[in-house]
Amino acid sequence: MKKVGILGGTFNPPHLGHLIMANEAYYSVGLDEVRFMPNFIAPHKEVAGASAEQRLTMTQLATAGHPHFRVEDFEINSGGVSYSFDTLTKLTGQEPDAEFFFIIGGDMIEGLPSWHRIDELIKLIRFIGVKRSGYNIETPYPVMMIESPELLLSSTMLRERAANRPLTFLVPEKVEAFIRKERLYGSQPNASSR
Ligand SMILES: Nc1ncnc2c1ncn2[C@@H]1O[C@H](COP(=O)(O)OP(=O)(O)OP(=O)(O)O)[C@@H](O)[C@H]1O
Ligand SMILES: O=C(O)c1ccc[n+]([C@@H]2O[C@H](COP(=O)([O-])O)[C@@H](O)[C@H]2O)c1
Repeated sequence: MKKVGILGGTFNPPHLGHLIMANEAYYSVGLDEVRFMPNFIAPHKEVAGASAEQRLTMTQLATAGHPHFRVEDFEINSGGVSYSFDTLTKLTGQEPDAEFFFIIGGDMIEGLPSWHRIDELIKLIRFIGVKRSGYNIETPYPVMMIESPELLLSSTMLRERAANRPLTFLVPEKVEAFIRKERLYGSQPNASSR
């Protein structure tokens, strides 16, 4: 049975932390592929600074050239609030021969009880949790925990840096070029060159 990992996120912007965790899940669990899936409207947070289309493009740029990574545009195309239960109901229905794994960072585990229809979601997919220092990973839900090299990096930090510091080594080069070309997050076209 094909093993499909889904890394759902806002990807505002995608960064090296996302690529590292996806890669560790791929190898640790023996997945056949990992699909990066940007949400349209994030269920639990405000999203500003880039459009859904721009977040999708950045996710494509970040994963390009890695044959075991793909982009799943299902939630962007569906619109509305991107509840994982609704999405995974559709994806598992469309691909009955695949086994789905939903990859989450250790920081999200504590919040799982408030996810939409979580008791049904855990019957559709298996959660892979990527350990992160400082976060409580105790949960009543079944989460397969994996180790990963850690990067203290978040999209929030990158949005805050973009106006006056380079994003070099923190996001893939093509993602930084796109951010500057589109002047996302208050950035300037050539701020990364000195
Ligand atoms: N540095 C990181 N290490 C491990 N997991 C991460 C890291 N950054 C994000 N994640 C995980 O990646 C998934 C998608 O995250 P998301 O796209 O919202 O990025 P984020 O950096 O957490 O964003 P923001 O700062 O805007 O909240 C989530 O499961 C999150 O826990
Ligand atoms: O379905 C839910 O209730 C739910 C609640 C919080 C987060 N999620 C999903 O978890 C993934 C990571 O969330 P975020 O907020 O870090 O982008 C993303 O795919 C979200 O749609 C899903």
